[in-house]
Amino acid sequence: MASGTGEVSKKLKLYSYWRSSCSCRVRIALKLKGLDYEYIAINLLKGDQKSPEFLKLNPLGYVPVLVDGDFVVADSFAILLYLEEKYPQHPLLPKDLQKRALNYQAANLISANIQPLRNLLVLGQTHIRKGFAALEKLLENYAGKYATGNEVFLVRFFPRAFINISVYSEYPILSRINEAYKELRAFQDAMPGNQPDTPPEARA
Ligand SMILES: N[C@@H](CCC(=O)N[C@@H](CS)C(=O)NCC(=O)O)C(=O)O
Repeated sequence: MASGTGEVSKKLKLYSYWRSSCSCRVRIALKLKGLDYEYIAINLLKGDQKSPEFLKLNPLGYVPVLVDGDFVVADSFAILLYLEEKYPQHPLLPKDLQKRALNYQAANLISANIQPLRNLLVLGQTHIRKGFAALEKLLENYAGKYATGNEVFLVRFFPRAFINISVYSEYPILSRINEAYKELRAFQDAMPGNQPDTPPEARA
């Protein structure tokens, strides 16, 4: 992990797993902001996240982790806000305070109330449905082409590929805006099928 020369690399490093939706969020932001980064694959199936080296970066043992010089930040939401403040190009947050709050609320709903439950079976599905229903309702008065209007901001939910259950079609707004996001190059580049560690059989 260390360069061994004592020099701190200037290039951003992202510890990521191709299928991880949390990593994908950060990959999208890096692409939208046009930031070049080194992709460091953490194979969650092989348990790379539990290695002592990785646990030094994130004691929780989760991807994504961003390393900027000698600064380390974990958790996709924290990383997105860090990138937003450091690299203002292509803002991930609207200027309007209320729309910013809406983006915080929807992004947190996804990362706290939907994503952690995704891998559980029946119980998870009930809560995910609840989360999607709340998100659909929340965006009702704000959605334009994208989640909170006609510009691309922080809020982005899972593409179909990330969901184990076929709930998407129950939510017309979520389905419609998902199609719009899918047209964007930054989103396509960040998808699981296009990562350096994507196995050949899963390549887009
Ligand atoms: N709140 C965290 C959650 C991170 C998270 O759940 N990461 C998953 C992949 S999406 C992970 O690394 N899981 C490894 C494991 O469960 O061992 C974030 O948004 O970054």
